[in-house]
Amino acid sequence: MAYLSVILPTISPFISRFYHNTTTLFVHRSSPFFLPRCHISTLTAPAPTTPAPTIISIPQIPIERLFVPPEVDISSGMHTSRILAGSNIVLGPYGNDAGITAAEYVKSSVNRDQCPADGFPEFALVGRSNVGKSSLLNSIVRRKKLALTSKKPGKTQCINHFRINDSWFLVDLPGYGYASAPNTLRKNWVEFTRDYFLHRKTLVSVFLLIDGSIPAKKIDLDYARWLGENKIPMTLIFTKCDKRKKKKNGGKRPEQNVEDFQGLIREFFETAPPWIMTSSITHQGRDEILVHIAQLRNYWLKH
Ligand SMILES: Nc1nc2c(ncn2[C@@H]2O[C@H](COP(=O)(O)OP(=O)(O)OP(=O)(O)O)[C@@H](O)[C@H]2O)c(=O)[nH]1
Ligand SMILES: [Mg+2]
Repeated sequence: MAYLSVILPTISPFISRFYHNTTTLFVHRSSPFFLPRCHISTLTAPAPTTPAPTIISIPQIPIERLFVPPEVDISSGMHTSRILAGSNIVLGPYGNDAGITAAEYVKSSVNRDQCPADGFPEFALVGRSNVGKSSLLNSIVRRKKLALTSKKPGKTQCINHFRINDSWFLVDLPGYGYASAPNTLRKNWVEFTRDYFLHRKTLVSVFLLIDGSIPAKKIDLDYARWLGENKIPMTLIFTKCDKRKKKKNGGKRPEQNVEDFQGLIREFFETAPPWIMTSSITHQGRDEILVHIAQLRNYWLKH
């Protein structure tokens, strides 16, 4: 399989814009004492970032399994379409302004009504406890501790809003499945998270995180099915793709786990949902996620 990886000339103009941004200092809006056990962020500014996604111009994925963003026509021939590396996402016309110049913690909410009312588009990270949601958020914004992480499942317990570039939100959510927290609390997380998904008008896409280093789990398949049945836009983010095959993990490589997961959820969706392989250790997929977010966000803002 010969991959031709190039940095597209189409991306370069907006990349250069983000190289020379000045550093901004942020002041927290809420006190760390406001909601105990919820998110507390650090008072540091992120380095300006510039996504440099790898584009694969020779697709390895059948056309019907590609995620084709709006206003992209790939019928003229596959050789003209461009796919973000480690994903099934075709690059469209809305991938501009993908860089991060500022990221700040805004607030923790325990129900939808408490969430910020700015009307900014938002992207929410959900998945099993410990799958790597908070770590991925930190990887995306290039900050080690903006979102709090832990080896112990159940660290994130609220709907945590992080404002990016003063114009959109990344939202860190509690996990589902096993967590070191009482049953009633976990049930509560499931309820407010689902209510948030069903009714939050500014939610552009749910990012459903799946551990790419292990075979598919029923609880994840059920979650994907629930999102599909409720027609909630979803992107599958495969995490921990730096962990290579181990016997105890079913002996399969992340690529195979990703492929298997697609097959198992195909019947729940009319069209293939977008997916991206990531690692918060190597930062694989970070730039590709940013371009994907930009495509969805810019289209959402325009319509
Ligand atoms: N090898 C590897 N480890 C990871 C990766 N992402 C997260 N981890 C580890 O997985 C553990 C859980 O990470 P978190 O980011 O706290 O997971 P979470 O999904 O936010 O967990 P909860 O908030 O408890 O639901 C930590 O020990 C991380 O260091 C990854 O990409 N690769
Ligand atoms: Mg977390």
